Amino acid sequence: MGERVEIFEVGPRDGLQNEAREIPAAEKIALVDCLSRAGLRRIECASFVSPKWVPQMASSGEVLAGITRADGVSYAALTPNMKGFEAAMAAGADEVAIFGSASEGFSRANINASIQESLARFAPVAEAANARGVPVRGYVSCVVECPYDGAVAPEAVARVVAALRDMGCYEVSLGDTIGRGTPEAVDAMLAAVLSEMPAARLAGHFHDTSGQALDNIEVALGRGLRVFDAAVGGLGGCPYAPGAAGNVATEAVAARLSALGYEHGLDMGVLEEAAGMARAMRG
Ligand SMILES: CC(C)(COP(=O)([O-])OP(=O)([O-])OC[C@H]1O[C@@H](n2cnc3c(N)ncnc32)[C@H](O)[C@@H]1OP(=O)([O-])[O-])[C@@H](O)C(=O)NCCC(=O)NCCSC(=O)C[C@@](C)(O)CC(=O)[O-]
Repeated sequence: MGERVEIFEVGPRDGLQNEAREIPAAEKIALVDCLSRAGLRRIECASFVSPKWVPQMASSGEVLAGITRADGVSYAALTPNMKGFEAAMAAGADEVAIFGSASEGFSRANINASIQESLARFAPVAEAANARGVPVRGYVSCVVECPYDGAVAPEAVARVVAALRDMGCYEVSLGDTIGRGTPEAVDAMLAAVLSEMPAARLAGHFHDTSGQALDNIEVALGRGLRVFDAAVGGLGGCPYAPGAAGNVATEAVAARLSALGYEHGLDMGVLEEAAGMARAMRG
């Protein structure tokens, strides 16, 4: 048996948040249920952000209420502030995520705060989650390049990772938000980040704008990372990251992991069914 690598499914959140068509909650619920059947163990399916900023995620509470919860699956939600955290708890999210940026330009465009201000907003969220025993995941966006500021220094990424670690994040996901990272740049970024957090607590989050996401995953595997975010059907794009294409497709990551001799534990037939649903949901 090969070594285990986990795919963290972000399709119902990162994948759908940017779709122009208002997707009915029932369609999202059916997709999440199919992903649960495919064997995914963590599925991000909600985002308690301002509905004025991201209208597509306004149905997050309805989605969490409507899914069929599979044993052992964690249904995750983004929570940028205490208002989002309280809403996520009321809706029954199993874990929450705070999401920062390594670049000032994206931080301002995405959450209307400087990096420092955003960390100050996240601190009470992490504290409240830790006090309630709710796992908190951290995201760092723009780990190699920012659509507003250009190239991002590896040390800037490492600083935000350290701050999220100190708040008690059990894992930090490193986002190549606009999918422009080359394997060389990703490797240099990881070298800096690994001085702050061990590979076992890091995840790779690659968008596939330049068709290099799978190569970047291989680089990260070489650095010891064993968790990768992906979106079924290659859904996605961030509303505040112009030019960003979809997340790397879950089924493509699973196929590459198998080819490399890793175990992912997913049912490829059911995953293909979910990918078909995801493609049909696209505008
Ligand atoms: C963070 C804020 C809220 C700050 O937005 P703000 O305007 O600075 O905040 P505010 O506190 O002044 O509130 C403004 C309004 O939003 C409301 N509000 C405030 N908070 C909430 C909340 N939690 N839920 C619902 N409503 C909320 C609040 O009540 C108020 O309503 P009004 O009085 O105008 O009617 C805003 O900028 C926002 O919602 N941004 C959305 C960011 C987002 O969702 N981006 C996409 C996800 S991140 C991503 O995709 C990247 C990632 C994670 O995948 C990794 C990668 O690929 O890099």
